[in-house]
Amino acid sequence: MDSNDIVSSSSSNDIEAVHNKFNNSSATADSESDKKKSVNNNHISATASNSGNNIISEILNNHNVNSCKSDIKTITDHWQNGQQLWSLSEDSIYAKDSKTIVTVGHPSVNSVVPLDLLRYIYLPEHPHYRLFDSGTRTISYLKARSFVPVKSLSLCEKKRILVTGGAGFVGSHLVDRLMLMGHEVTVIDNFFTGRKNNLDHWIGHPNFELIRHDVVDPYMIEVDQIYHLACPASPPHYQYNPIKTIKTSVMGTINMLGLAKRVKARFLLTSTSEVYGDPEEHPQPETYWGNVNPIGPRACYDEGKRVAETLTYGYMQQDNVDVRVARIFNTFGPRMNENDGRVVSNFIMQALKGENLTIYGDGQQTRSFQYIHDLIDGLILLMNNDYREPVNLGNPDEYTIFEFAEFIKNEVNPKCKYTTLPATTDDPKQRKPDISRASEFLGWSPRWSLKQGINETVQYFRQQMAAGVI
Ligand SMILES: O=C(O)[C@H]1O[C@H](OP(=O)(O)OP(=O)(O)OC[C@H]2O[C@@H](n3ccc(=O)[nH]c3=O)[C@H](O)[C@@H]2O)[C@H](O)[C@@H](O)[C@@H]1O
Repeated sequence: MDSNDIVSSSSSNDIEAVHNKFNNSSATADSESDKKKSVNNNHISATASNSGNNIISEILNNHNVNSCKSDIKTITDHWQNGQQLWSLSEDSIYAKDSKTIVTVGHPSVNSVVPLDLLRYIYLPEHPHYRLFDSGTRTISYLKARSFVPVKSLSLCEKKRILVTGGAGFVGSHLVDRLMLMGHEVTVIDNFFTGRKNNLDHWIGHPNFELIRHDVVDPYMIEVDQIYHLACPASPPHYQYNPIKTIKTSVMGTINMLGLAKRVKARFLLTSTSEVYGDPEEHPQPETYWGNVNPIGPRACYDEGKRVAETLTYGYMQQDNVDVRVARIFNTFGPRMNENDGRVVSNFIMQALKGENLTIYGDGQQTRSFQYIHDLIDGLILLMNNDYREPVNLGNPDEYTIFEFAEFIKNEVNPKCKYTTLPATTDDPKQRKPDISRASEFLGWSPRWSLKQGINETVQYFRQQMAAGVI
């Protein structure tokens, strides 16, 4: 069934009528939008090469179902013809100095995509044509959607890519980027912490497949690359069922390495800064062996990932599997679970609800927070680079948890107060990545400031609250 079938069906007309009743500006919106659209189209032909970011933004903001196909065709034509719809000047890209970020990705691995296109996916004005009725607590799926444009690659450029844990926070952003780059992406996820909603904008796309599967059991598929992310990552989640966490890391990684060996795929393990435990060396270079309590409450995750790394290099040495290992430091952004338990989502949700921010311990422990797009840039660069040793991916800007609480309070809700709770067992006292390797071998360094990333994340949580999703 294609989108036309769905749009013309009587039941979707009924739903549309319900939608129009709820959204009394619908008719005007269409004609207004048509007007704006014709203005936009003129604007495109006049200024496509230098103000494309605004154009995409206007198109997507004024986007409705009727104008969708022609709008998307316009963007696609420009993209495929190699015309820039956005500026690629150094000035507008490098943005930790508070300049505007227009694109994410790196030209060296063809991963550059306009930020507005990604924003359209994760910060939609009308979330994917879902209509939430707070009175009856029902959701109507109004119409089949068109898909945002993806790159058109030749058969030899197009890769078949498996992403395990692709419905999770990090996984779904990786999938967005790989899809926009034009690859064929298969996701396997057991939906323990991942959510279908994170990927519903790709369901039905010819380049995309979503499969419910637990990596603890073997899986067979012909692919060129495997990004192995599957594992709960927030302390409350991974400690909820520690044996399952270890099985996921150990058996899941064996299964995926076995698959990589059989089909000769390149394999990337997403490891973690937690392999350094409560570090005695600061900042942490990849050569540091770590300080992990093997029987503490965090061990199921820390030791699980350490074994996963050992397995990865075992398969490389013994079976010649082509491997990459990323050690990911604290990452945040849209699509974190609101009840994830990690400090970023906890503080933002508490501030939005006007609750006290919960500080565990004395708040003097430090973390270095990285925005999701920087991490995705790094993962794709690493996968497509020849470097095989572990690589830290994190933002070296370090904050005490108390400083971070102050920051969230100032940004989100200055009326917030704090509640101090006992420190968690074995909580690392300090954490900051040494990113010399990533910089030297991948040409990677983070571009997003904490402020820019937090602004987008807050916007996401606000939208989710307004849409009744959380
Ligand atoms: O965010 C991540 O990427 C990392 O999150 C966790 O590592 P952790 O640093 O303990 O992350 P959080 O749970 O966000 O805690 C950070 C600090 O904030 C504190 N915290 C947390 C939550 C809260 O409400 N209040 C609070 O003070 C914690 O005690 C800890 O000191 C995971 O174990 C890592 O695998 C993962 O890479």
